[in-house]
Amino acid sequence: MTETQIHKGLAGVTVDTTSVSKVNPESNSLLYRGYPVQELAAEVSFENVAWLLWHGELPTETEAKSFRTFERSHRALADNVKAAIDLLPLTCHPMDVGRTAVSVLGANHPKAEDSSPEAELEKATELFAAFPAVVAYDQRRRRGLDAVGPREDLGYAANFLWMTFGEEAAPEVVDAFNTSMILYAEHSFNASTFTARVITSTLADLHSAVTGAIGALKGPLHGGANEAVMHTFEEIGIREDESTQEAAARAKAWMDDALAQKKKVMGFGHRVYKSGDSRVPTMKAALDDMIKHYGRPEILGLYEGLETAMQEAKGIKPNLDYPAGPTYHLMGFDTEMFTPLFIAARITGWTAHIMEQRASNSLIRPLSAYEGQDERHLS
Ligand SMILES: CC(=O)SCCNC(=O)CCNC(=O)[C@H](O)C(C)(C)COP(=O)(O)OP(=O)(O)OC[C@H]1O[C@@H](n2cnc3c(N)ncnc32)[C@H](O)[C@@H]1OP(=O)(O)O
Ligand SMILES: O=C([O-])CC(=O)C(=O)O
Repeated sequence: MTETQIHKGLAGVTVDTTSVSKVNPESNSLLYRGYPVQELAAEVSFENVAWLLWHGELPTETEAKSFRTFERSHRALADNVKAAIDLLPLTCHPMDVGRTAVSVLGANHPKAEDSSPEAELEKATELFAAFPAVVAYDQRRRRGLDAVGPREDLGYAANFLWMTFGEEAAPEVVDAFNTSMILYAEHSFNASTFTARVITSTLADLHSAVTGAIGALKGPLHGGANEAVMHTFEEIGIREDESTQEAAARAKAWMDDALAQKKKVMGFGHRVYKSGDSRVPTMKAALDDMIKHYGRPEILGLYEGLETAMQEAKGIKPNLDYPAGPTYHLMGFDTEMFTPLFIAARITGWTAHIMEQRASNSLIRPLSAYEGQDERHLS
């Protein structure tokens, strides 16, 4: 009898083709529909990257204009979504709020069960447009603040920050936020996208697939790592009066101790990239801009202290969640809101994959090797 080969965690297994993005650990590059993500982050709005992921090409000027109008007119939250959020306790995690809100948006949608390419695109675009208001509404209710409505004169990133904080963000902050959204948008068959594809493969609807993907993203081995990074910074202690060097020394000592205790430190390591995450340099540059903008050199110290100690001890590099966490902290988001920000970005990649899966579907149903009790009988 030949022995069944087990692929624990599906590590190294290629399960299907995709045209959405290419993650290349050898060249440390990430392409969205062929374009290097760094180029997109430097030159393109997140709205146009969303279009690119769905359509395969960047929009023409006419397409971008009508897409902009559509997106801006679909930003407001439906009353029953607000009511559903209000029913949730403030003690629940904001990811639970995001997951519930997407479920209600699905229940609301007149084309929920229509899986034609046109209906899928319409639902994806509307979800993309409405989700920032979910995050902003939840962030404000947790601070006891009234909701702030969307503004049609602002782009996606500027409006997101406006609805959350109730004031116009500085252009540098809008740029850093736009960059983070683009870098978070898509990453081939990661755990949450694969979850979305598994759900789609049963011919379930788009909102069910996104709801399931949110569940997969919540865990600290995946999207939940961005908030876990901040919890590490908080555990070490953020001291605003400290120099970069002082903070780095304390962070290094913390990391040495954590690794001596064989702890896993979130924000480091990656299943696919083994010599560094392609997105980190771009996100780190955005973090540096925010450190300068807000005048917070101690954050750089904590960042570099942990990174250096991990590199020296284990040679493990940071992933995207590592610079993204402190960037969102500096912008003013509560730590628990970081992973919902990841949802807002990844809705684009998830829905592109849902459409791709649907267009060339095969039920995803792997095999398992049984190792339980031999056959036995009740009498
Ligand atoms: C946007 C994203 O989702 S990026 C990923 C975000 N997730 C995190 O940051 C969580 C922390 N990182 C990890 O848990 C892992 O690196 C993963 C889950 C991302 C990838 O894991 P895998 O490819 O399965 O590698 P695995 O977890 O087996 O690690 C291999 C070795 O490196 C070590 N290692 C990997 N990551 C870390 C880490 N963050 N801290 C300490 N050690 C680590 C493991 O302990 C293991 O060591 P061993 O061989 O001595 O047992
Ligand atoms: O690709 C992965 O496994 C995780 C990741 O970086 C992402 O989803 O952005």
